[in-house]
Amino acid sequence: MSLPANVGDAGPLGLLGGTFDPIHLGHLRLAEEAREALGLEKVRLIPAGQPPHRGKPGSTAEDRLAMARLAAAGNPALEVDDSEVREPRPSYTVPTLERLRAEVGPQRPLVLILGADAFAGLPGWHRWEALFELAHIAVANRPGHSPHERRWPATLSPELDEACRGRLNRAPVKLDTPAGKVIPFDMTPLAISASLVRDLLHAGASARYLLPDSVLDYIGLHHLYR
Ligand SMILES: Nc1ncnc2c1ncn2[C@@H]1O[C@H](COP(=O)(O)OP(=O)(O)OP(=O)(O)O)[C@@H](O)[C@H]1O
Ligand SMILES: O=C(O)c1ccc[n+]([C@@H]2O[C@H](COP(=O)([O-])O)[C@@H](O)[C@H]2O)c1
Repeated sequence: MSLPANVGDAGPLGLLGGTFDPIHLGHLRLAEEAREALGLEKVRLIPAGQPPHRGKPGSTAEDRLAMARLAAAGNPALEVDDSEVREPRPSYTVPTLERLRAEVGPQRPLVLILGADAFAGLPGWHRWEALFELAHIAVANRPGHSPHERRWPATLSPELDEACRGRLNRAPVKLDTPAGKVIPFDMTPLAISASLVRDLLHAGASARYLLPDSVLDYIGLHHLYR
């Protein structure tokens, strides 16, 4: 009996978008712990070409993509998607998810992975309510923004609270539908941010052990964040 070509790749696919300016161990643990907590087949890192809700990043999209590739190297569970970097327009997530949904078909579960800070900002995103139709949304705690610290979901804005109604499922959860659940999960709290890394480098201080050595070497070689 022959199997469909994509049978080995039909498990839930995690999607982690970010400015990744630069990618750091908070991002990589977020991907790894989401993969374990939700039983994801793979996690796709999607560097934003033109992040919509912030100023111009400190490094180019090509450098941020190259650093994401270095960070993912050697981990077969991680993929890097360059589609947002190649598009000459703001990197809105809904069109990216629409393209991915067309790529993987209507059945494969897609899981958008967000830190609690990004999740809280969802109502400001372009066509944000469509996100819930296109993917599940997994939300990790983040120091300073933790759902638990803030008694989440009690403190969500009314519109986000309304959008989450009937969708909340605590991990572990069976992803038996392609989209639609909101899944808070616990990750090792890591108070690492790209701003912290940039600030340290700008000040001439060490950022070692906050990001992969390969990424730090790339930063040094290309004189980034001076
Ligand atoms: N330490 C962390 N713990 C949990 N989630 C994180 C962590 N760092 C980043 N994330 C999440 O990763 C995604 C991409 O984040 P982003 O690339 O903006 O990094 P950042 O560290 O928040 O950057 P910056 O400091 O420049 O704002 C977001 O969903 C964010 O919430
Ligand atoms: O779609 C939007 O309107 C939107 C608004 C803000 C952020 N995003 C996406 O959210 C991810 C994290 O963004 P940021 O700015 O926190 O790095 C990244 O993939 C962005 O493209 C998306």
